[in-house]
Amino acid sequence: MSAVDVLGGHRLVPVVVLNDPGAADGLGDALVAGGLPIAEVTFRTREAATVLRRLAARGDLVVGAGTVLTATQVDLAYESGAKFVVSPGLSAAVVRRCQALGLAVIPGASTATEIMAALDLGLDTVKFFPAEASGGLPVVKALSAAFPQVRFVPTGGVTAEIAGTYLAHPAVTAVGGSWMVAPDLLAAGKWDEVTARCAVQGVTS
Ligand SMILES: O=C(O)C(=O)C[C@H](O)[C@H](O)COP(=O)(O)O
Repeated sequence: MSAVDVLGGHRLVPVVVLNDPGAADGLGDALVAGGLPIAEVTFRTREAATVLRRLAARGDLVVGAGTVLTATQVDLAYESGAKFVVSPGLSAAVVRRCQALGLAVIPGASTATEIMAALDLGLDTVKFFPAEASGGLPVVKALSAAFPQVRFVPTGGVTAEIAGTYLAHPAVTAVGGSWMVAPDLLAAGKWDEVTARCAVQGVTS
């Protein structure tokens, strides 16, 4: 499935950093209640694969793996129920492993050269990362002028306040961010606040 298809029209991708599988149900309920049943679970914590597995097993969320750096992690993501894989940069080994498994993959790219490498691998959607630090929307505009066939998922430093300005650009499929699933909210079990931050966007679909 293509990356755009797997995102299912959701225009925000909550980027989750969670080491507590016991919080997965609360998180899943909060995202569903907020009308944003999608999550990118970053492989940056020891228990990330278990968190991903619990969220995916619910069946009411599209769950992917983030910060995937190796083909071995792609296998772990696949076995855990991930439907998509996101990387901070472009690794041909990661992309090829995803393609072999039929997993949608969104590699990071912030330069024309990286986008050309993604195109060479048969991809048309990249994570523009780190979005704000790389120059933000003006860079998306410049890159999409050269690559009209490419779709972007800007992630990194994006806030609720500026997400809409990215999403207004036709080359932007979705934006990724952690503000609706901020680690302090997850640690404190503030599920109503997670739901509120999802629901308030008005840009979720
Ligand atoms: O590790 C990865 O692959 C990532 O996706 C890093 C993300 O860009 C940030 O976790 C997004 O977080 P914020 O910048 O707080 O919205």
